[in-house]
Amino acid sequence: MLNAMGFPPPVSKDRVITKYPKAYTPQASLQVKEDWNLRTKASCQDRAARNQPWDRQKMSKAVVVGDVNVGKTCLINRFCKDVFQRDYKATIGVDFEIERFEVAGTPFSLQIWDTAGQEKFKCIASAYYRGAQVIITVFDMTDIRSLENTRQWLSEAMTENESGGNLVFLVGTKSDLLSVEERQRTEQDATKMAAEMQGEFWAVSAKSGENVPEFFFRVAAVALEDIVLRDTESGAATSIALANSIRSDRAERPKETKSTCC
Ligand SMILES: Nc1nc2c(ncn2[C@@H]2O[C@H](COP(=O)(O)OP(=O)(O)OP(=O)(O)O)[C@@H](O)[C@H]2O)c(=O)[nH]1
Repeated sequence: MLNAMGFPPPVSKDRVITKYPKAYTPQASLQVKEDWNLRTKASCQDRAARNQPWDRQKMSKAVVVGDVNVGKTCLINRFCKDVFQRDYKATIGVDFEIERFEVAGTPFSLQIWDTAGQEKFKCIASAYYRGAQVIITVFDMTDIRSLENTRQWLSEAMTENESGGNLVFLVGTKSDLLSVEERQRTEQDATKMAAEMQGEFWAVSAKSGENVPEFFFRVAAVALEDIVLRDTESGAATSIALANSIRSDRAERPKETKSTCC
């Protein structure tokens, strides 16, 4: 929604990301580092100086997939609306939310697409997988079959997208329902699955809110860095500050890896 001057509203205070968000566990993470890469910092500062927010041109699209009843809608609603619904209400087809963040003074938007887990709605939902930068595969930590099924969900979401181009997250929900021992066991299994998927594992609870904002902050940060990396690699870097940051970034990291970390 734009205001009377044609500008979007300011980003809410609780969506301002200053420190680089950490992974849930280094054993199953897309990248292990403590700070933003130099390119992201320079790119954001550059855009802030030119009053050119990321979200005017590029919005990151995240699709949330997984079995019926695993808690996809509750996860999204906990973050976007700070509510928790005890009663199950099936998602019919798809639904989406847009969350605006501020990174290093620059607004950045994330579209979060909630898809139906029910088989009968799958053909509607899968039509929306295309163009996803981020795939969030969700399972219920109290139901090991739903973890097994994430393989299939991921493969279906990936077939609609450029091969190898997605950032993959594996999210276990309902952590509030597990004993300490059960949680440890499930997390071990999920860590293995995340490695197989080349994704990042998170354990969350939409009921208690545990790790929910941390998870979405991490998604936004990793997605933005991925966009910066692609932009600068494709020659879209324009400012001297940004060009210099790429040079020093390369000097710091002599060997480029295939991961999203740059
Ligand atoms: N205890 C607990 N229950 C949860 C949690 N998340 C979801 N639930 C419950 O699990 C049920 C299913 O949640 P939904 O978010 O609707 O599931 P979904 O994956 O979106 O289901 P579909 O839309 O059919 O694909 C609801 O009854 C929720 O109250 C959680 O973190 N803890």
